[in-house]
Amino acid sequence: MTDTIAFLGTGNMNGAILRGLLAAGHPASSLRATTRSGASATALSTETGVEAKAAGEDASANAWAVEGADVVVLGVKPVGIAELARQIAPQLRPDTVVLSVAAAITLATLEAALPAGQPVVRTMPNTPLQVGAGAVGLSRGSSADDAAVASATAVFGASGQVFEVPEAQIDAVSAVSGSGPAYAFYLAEAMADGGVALGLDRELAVKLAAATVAGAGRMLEQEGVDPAALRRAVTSPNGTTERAIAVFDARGVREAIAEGEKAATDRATQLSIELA
Ligand SMILES: NC(=O)C1=CN([C@@H]2O[C@H](COP(=O)(O)OP(=O)(O)OC[C@H]3O[C@@H](n4cnc5c(N)ncnc54)[C@H](OP(=O)(O)O)[C@@H]3O)[C@@H](O)[C@H]2O)C=CC1
Ligand SMILES: O=C(O)[C@@H]1CCC=N1
Repeated sequence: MTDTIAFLGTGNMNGAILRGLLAAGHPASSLRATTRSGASATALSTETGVEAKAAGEDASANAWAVEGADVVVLGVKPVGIAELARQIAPQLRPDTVVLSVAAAITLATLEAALPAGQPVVRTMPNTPLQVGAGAVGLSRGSSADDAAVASATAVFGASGQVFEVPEAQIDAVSAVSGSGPAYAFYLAEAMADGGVALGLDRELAVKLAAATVAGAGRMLEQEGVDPAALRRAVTSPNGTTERAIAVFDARGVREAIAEGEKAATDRATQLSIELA
């Protein structure tokens, strides 16, 4: 039977999950969504056909969405997650699986805000779910059994790959794949800027860079593929690519990316403490 799924806080991330489910054939009638503003709720509903209510205009909107839901996905900003969890706690069935997509909000914080024994799954999805190409890490709470994890996985499974990880690794998942689409877009921006500096029109440079990052992404989709092997296949000995990569290596691009990922996890640690 199709699960009824409530999305609370349906912006960039929850919106991407919802669109991924719809694209995979999940019926709109078994989804519900909330936002803060009426404008966001109307736009979402008009675009997707999913019923949506605005918590900023109707104080019972989140309770309405949760009523009878099999799965609830908390998708507001991290600072609002615990308060939202406390708000909806009275409406949850004991077997409703509560997912959080928030960075830095721990299972302990989620479980403390919800009724004892509620199945909780902390997840770190990414926005490519909306085009069926997501990557998701998840960690189960103390009351989440295999069936609860299967329900959580089903929210993402049709639109991306799902990996269960120990909670201690979820900030690293966030730094690699949660934030990762932004790194890929940053690369595309930088490639386009470089093309403009070499004399290309901006419009052409952006199209070339975007098509190239997208095409390379599709080549990476094959099971077991090695990014380094794909890179080597483009890099002719003593050719042009080799010169470019040598500059990247000399400028420490690889190290900068690793340092950026470390900074992302450090921020998650800091936020976890602030919002515990
Ligand atoms: N963006 C990303 O790529 C990723 C984000 N995340 C996590 O997802 C969460 C949301 O981030 P993101 O989607 O980017 O943020 P957005 O600001 O795009 O979305 C937040 C949504 O929450 C709504 N909202 C705010 N308060 C309430 C409320 N009380 N009740 C119901 N809805 C409410 C907002 O409504 P309105 O539109 O009306 O303001 C908005 O739709 C964060 O916790 C973040 O850590 C995780 C992985 C990746
Ligand atoms: O930037 C953020 O905090 C969120 C979490 C991962 C991606 N976006």
